[in-house]
Amino acid sequence: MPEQPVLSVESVSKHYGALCAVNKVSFQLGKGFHALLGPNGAGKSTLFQLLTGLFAPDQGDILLNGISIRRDLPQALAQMGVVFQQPALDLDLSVQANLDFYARLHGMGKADIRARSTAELAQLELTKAATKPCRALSGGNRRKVELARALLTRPRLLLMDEATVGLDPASRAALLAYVHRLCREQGLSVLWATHLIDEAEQADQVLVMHKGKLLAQAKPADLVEQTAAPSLLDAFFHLSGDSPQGSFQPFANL
Ligand SMILES: Nc1ncnc2c1ncn2[C@@H]1O[C@H](COP(=O)(O)OP(=O)(O)OP(=O)(O)O)[C@@H](O)[C@H]1O
Repeated sequence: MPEQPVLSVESVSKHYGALCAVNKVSFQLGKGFHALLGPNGAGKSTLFQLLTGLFAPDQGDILLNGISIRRDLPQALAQMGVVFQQPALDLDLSVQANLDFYARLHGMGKADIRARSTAELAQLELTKAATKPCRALSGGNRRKVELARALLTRPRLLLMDEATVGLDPASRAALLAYVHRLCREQGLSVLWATHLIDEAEQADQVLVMHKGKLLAQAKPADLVEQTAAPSLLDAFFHLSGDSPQGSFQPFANL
């Protein structure tokens, strides 16, 4: 029997007034690293807001491990960890206090919180930072704390919305490598929104989003082959009909 998808998005739409920000988008994700690639305004953040239940879709449904967000939002969200585009730590609280607060919100007990946060902080080489206020951490380490927090509940699906924006190249590479490792070693399913082509090139699958529509979902190499393009960037331009002079300026290693 085929494995049930971790995430199933079924013809989901969302309008802001007359603007259709997400237009009848459907896809399924299994385990592995999936890059959601699209320029500014493609609808990536709006799609994340739908996946996380912040907005209800105008139409369609979203299932996490078969659980519909329309029928049972809390149970569906319990399968998910999220790192939003905007940093969301209390900078005056310590790293540990930020993790404790989140874990308590999710109903975790004291011993479980201690064990899980110790393990996640150690994996991310943040053990020594546990008692420091988040304000004292570098941007890269703050993002790692957000990742540790998202992983506390052992989610099956991890959503990361432009998580490397503002990070220096070394911090960006380290965060990306760590999330790839989680996919390989723990069978996690990751949806990683980005407008950076080099991040998409490393993904198991790329989902190409443009003007609210999902244009393709395939391995990076297959997208290149299917469009007979010389690179993934050219494959994107081929699929979207955009020109390289357009608004999408994805640069590698900036
Ligand atoms: N709250 C809102 N009210 C009205 N329009 C919105 C709102 N949020 C987003 N939009 C519009 O919806 C479209 C999709 O925006 P969205 O932020 O989802 O795209 P994105 O791919 O995440 O872009 P970015 O990379 O810039 O974050 C854009 O045209 C945007 O201006």
